[in-house]
Amino acid sequence: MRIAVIGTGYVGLSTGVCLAEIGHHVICIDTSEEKITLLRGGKSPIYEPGMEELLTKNMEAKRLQFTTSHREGLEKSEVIIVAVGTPQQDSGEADLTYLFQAIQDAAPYIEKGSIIVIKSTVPVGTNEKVKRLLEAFGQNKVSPFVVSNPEFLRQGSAVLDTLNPDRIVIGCENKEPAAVIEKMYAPLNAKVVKTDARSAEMIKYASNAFLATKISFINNIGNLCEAVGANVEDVSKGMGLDQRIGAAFLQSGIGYGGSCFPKDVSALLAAAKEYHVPFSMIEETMMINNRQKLLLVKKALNRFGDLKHKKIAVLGFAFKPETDDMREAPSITIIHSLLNEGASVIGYDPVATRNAKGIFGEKIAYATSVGEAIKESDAVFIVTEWKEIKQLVLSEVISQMKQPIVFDGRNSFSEEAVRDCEEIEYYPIGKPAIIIRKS
Ligand SMILES: NC(=O)C1=CN([C@@H]2O[C@H](COP(=O)(O)OP(=O)(O)OC[C@H]3O[C@@H](n4cnc5c(N)ncnc54)[C@H](O)[C@@H]3O)[C@@H](O)[C@H]2O)C=CC1
Ligand SMILES: O=C(O)[C@H]1O[C@H](OP(=O)(O)OP(=O)(O)OC[C@H]2O[C@@H](n3ccc(=O)[nH]c3=O)[C@H](O)[C@@H]2O)[C@H](O)[C@@H](O)[C@@H]1O
Repeated sequence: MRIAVIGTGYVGLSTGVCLAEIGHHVICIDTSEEKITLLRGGKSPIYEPGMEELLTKNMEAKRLQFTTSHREGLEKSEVIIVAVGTPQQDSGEADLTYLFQAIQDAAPYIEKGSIIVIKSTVPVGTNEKVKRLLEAFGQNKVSPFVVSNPEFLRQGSAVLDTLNPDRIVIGCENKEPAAVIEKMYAPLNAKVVKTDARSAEMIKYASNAFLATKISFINNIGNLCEAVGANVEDVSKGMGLDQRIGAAFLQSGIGYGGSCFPKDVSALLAAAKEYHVPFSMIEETMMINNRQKLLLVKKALNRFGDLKHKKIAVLGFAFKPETDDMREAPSITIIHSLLNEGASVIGYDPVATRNAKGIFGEKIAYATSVGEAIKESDAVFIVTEWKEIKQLVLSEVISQMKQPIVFDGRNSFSEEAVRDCEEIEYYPIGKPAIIIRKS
């Protein structure tokens, strides 16, 4: 099949590369000259495990191309997948400017019979608006087929998730285009849910909001565990073995971040308000998450009294491991709060430092290794559970610090690893602190 993908961000690029991998001929279009130049050279503009290998492999096989020209990209494409950003507006609603612009850019070149697939996460009713826009701007003035096909990949495992989806959702009132899209994905052997466009759009928001709520729930249970002297990890394990609950997304930490949960939860709330459907549970999910992001700072303030002139080493900038993305990362809230409290911050992340520099500039120092970050620090904050960080030998870390104090926002170390230290103050999430004094 000949496929065009508009937008080569996390979703568009993963989709384009993986559709080429399963045998389609794909051309990816992006307005960013910089991204397209990099991609043409076989370099991925984003850090995603496995991305560059598949990128170069499929470019060499002549199944994958990149362009900044909508005209060149859309010529002879049977399926046009739109995967541009839909960020959050100040009002909480999704901002559809990029989506509508992409549709207007594409409209003059869309050929009769082509199918437009909306992969971006969009509010209920958007697919219908896209159809009307295409009717107004399309060269042929033919009513095009529009199919809602939301994406469920996770950053950090985008390639793997795209090639192994739990399900594929196809939302369209018309059977023919829905069947074409089902055929496009057939090599993936995934379960397919076919429904109307509005339900498909809602599946995406409901899924993200449910997962975010699951995280906020376990985070609150974690806080309660700390208060009553229980261990949230054992509680999660005990809950997760119940198949009706499931073990996934029960990891208590410092709140969810990323480009999607925060914005999608707030867009769902905006929709509930617009339609006057009470949904205070969603507001609670957001409030718990905002509080949770500040938990490590609160613990540090309890420990030190104040943080003035304390040197804090922050390990991890990215909102989760295996990505360089810092959109809505808890590290942003944490570092700004540490700076407000008068602390000096030195941070380390295996891949997100370039993005961090764009956010914090010269307000903090940047280390090129964990060792450099923790040297002579008063406390370490573990913010992202990178493998490199989880594999640290805690007793060695402690020996390089001014004070052996660790605030672990991701419960990265076992009790044994902590107890191996001669001297430590270890403050995890949702379970008792471990304090070992030198005898
Ligand atoms: N990032 C993620 O993990 C997931 C994102 N989503 C949704 O997918 C959509 C895209 O998200 P990301 O890939 O993260 O966005 P992104 O911001 O990484 O990438 C969007 C790309 O679209 C390009 N673009 C903007 N306007 C354009 C136009 N008129 N023509 C061509 N290209 C244009 C931008 O230059 C950019 O490269 C959003 O709606 C998001 O909510 C859904 C599932 C997962
Ligand atoms: O719409 C989207 O963009 C995507 O949003 C999430 O994917 P993503 O944000 O990439 O990453 P997740 O693994 O879901 O993690 C999100 C945040 O939740 C946090 N989290 C996750 C799981 C958990 O148990 N506890 C927890 O705090 C992570 O640290 C991270 O900050 C969803 O998992 C994807 O299905 C969805 O496609």
